[in-house]
Parts: sequence; structure tokens; C-alpha cells
Amino acid sequence: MVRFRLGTRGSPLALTQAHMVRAALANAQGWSEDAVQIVPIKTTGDRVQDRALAEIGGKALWTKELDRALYDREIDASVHSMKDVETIRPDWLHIAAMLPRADVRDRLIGAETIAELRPGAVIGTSSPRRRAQMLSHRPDLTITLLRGNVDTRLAAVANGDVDATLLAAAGLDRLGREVGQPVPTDQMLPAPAQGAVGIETRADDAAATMLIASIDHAETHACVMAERALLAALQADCHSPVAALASLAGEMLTLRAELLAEDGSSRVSGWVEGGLDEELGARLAVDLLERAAPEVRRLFAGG
Ligand SMILES: NCc1[nH]cc(CCC(=O)O)c1CC(=O)O
Repeated sequence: MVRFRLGTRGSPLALTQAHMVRAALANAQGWSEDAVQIVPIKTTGDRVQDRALAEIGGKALWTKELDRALYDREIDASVHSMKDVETIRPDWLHIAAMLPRADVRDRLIGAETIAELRPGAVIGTSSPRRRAQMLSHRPDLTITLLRGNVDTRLAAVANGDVDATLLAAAGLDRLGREVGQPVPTDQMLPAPAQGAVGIETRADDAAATMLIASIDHAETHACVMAERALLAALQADCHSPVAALASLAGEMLTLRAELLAEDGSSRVSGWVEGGLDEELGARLAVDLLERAAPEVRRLFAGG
């Protein structure tokens, strides 16, 4: 008997993550896994895998169709890579849980380290953050647009279309792709929410919200919400050259972040520490914007 319907994108990574959520939910509730039905839903982002994507830009590419299915009660919850979830979500949605965070780092595929890339190497990425960070370390690099799912991007390196690419360790690990070298977070601070899988419910569906809350990993949830609060204060999204990473020690949150110029020519970084109830994201955003060069500041906070 199906007791719960989980919506997900249909990409291999999204399906793997949905299966992780299914296993966690079935385990927490003492259900057989068959009780949780996985419902793949095609999103705009999956349909438009070309340059047009850059033009559509930050418009709920990965969430809109899942939101509609949830709203229309075709599913009871939806599973997302939190990194791809817009900073501002509709009021009727509730982030009910997050799975334990995976490795937050990026992995470099095509070279051992950033320093060892050949002069002028071609790096394929569609992430403004990775582009700006790579150029800030190595202004000689050429960054070219590379999209598609994890295996498409790995193939581009294997084929020699690009010299190297960067992918989230989380996605590679979940797909069992043991490739690339992790880049330390002091060289490449990850995207806000990187490595976190979140599950959203309808805020008015108390039963589904409670069920999903039973698999929440509180530490991941607190850290990712702090990173998202920073994005909100910056009026930024996953297309902005911003990196952030929170960590929790006891009741103390530390939030680190950096803002970059699109071409990596300028970078400002900082950190704040405080309690779980403090508005750390907003505080760090103000500090970073104050210290940012004009060409960085204009990318953020409606600058
Ligand atoms: N923007 C695409 C995306 N969204 C989530 C992941 C990987 C998994 C994660 O970071 O949680 C990826 C691929 C990547 O950046 O390598």
C-alpha cells in the first residue's frame, strides 16, 4: 500500500537522492519501502539543457513543476538539492527536513590541484561562483560554459572538450563516481547549501510535515538555513558569485562566506559566529557588502 508520494526530478542524481529519502522515511516509520512511491517529474531545467538556460536564469528552473504537483496534491512532498532551491519560496511551502549533509567540497576533475592546471587550461562550468573562484586563483584560465548532468560533464573532460571541470563531491559520491580531487574549502568555499538534500511539504499538510520531520537532521538544517539567510540578505541566488558554509559546534554557529566579482578580479570574505536564534546571515551580508569593491557590491542586494 502506498502511504506517501515523493516527487523528484528525474535526473540520475535526483532519483538517487529520492531513494535515500524513501529509505530514511520507511526506516523512521517502520514501513516497507514500497509504502513510499517515488514520482519523477520533469522540470524546465531538465528540458532546456542549452544556452537558453542562461537566459531563462534564476526562475525556479528546478522547482516550478514540482511545486505545482505538490500544490495540486499529486505528491505529498518533494525532494530537492537545496543548492538549487530558490532563496525565497512561496509561503504555502515548508522545508520540513534535510538529510545529513554529504561532503560539501567541490572536486576538480582533470588535474590534481588548481595550481597544477596547465597555463591557459580550459575549464568547463556553468556556475558563476566556480568561474569567479577559479579565475581569482588563476586569471590565466579560460572558462567555458558546460552544462548537463554529472555524467555529461565528466564525459566532456574524458573527451578532451575541456581540460577540467568542477563538480560537487556530494553528487559524485551519491552516484558512486570516484573521480576527481577534493578542493579544500579554504581554496573553494562551496555554494550555499551544497551537499544538502531537502524535503518540502505543503505548510497546511500537518500529517505529511510531521512524517517528514521525523527524518530531519537538525545540524544540517540549521547550517543550511543560515547559508540561505545570507543569500536572502544579499538578494542573491544560485546564479550569483557567492559562496557560504556554516558549521555548528554545540549551540554555536559559524558562518563563512565570500562574494566575488564575476571575473574573479575582486573578492571579499568574512565570517560571523553566534547562537542559533541570531540573524547571522544578515549580519555577515552587511559586513561583506560594506567591504566589497563597487563591482562586487553592484551584483548584490539590488546594488
Ligand atoms: N547545480 C546542479 C547541482 N545541484 C546539486 C548538485 C550536486 C549535489 C549537491 O551539491 O547537493 C549539482 C551538481 C554540481 O554542482 O556538481
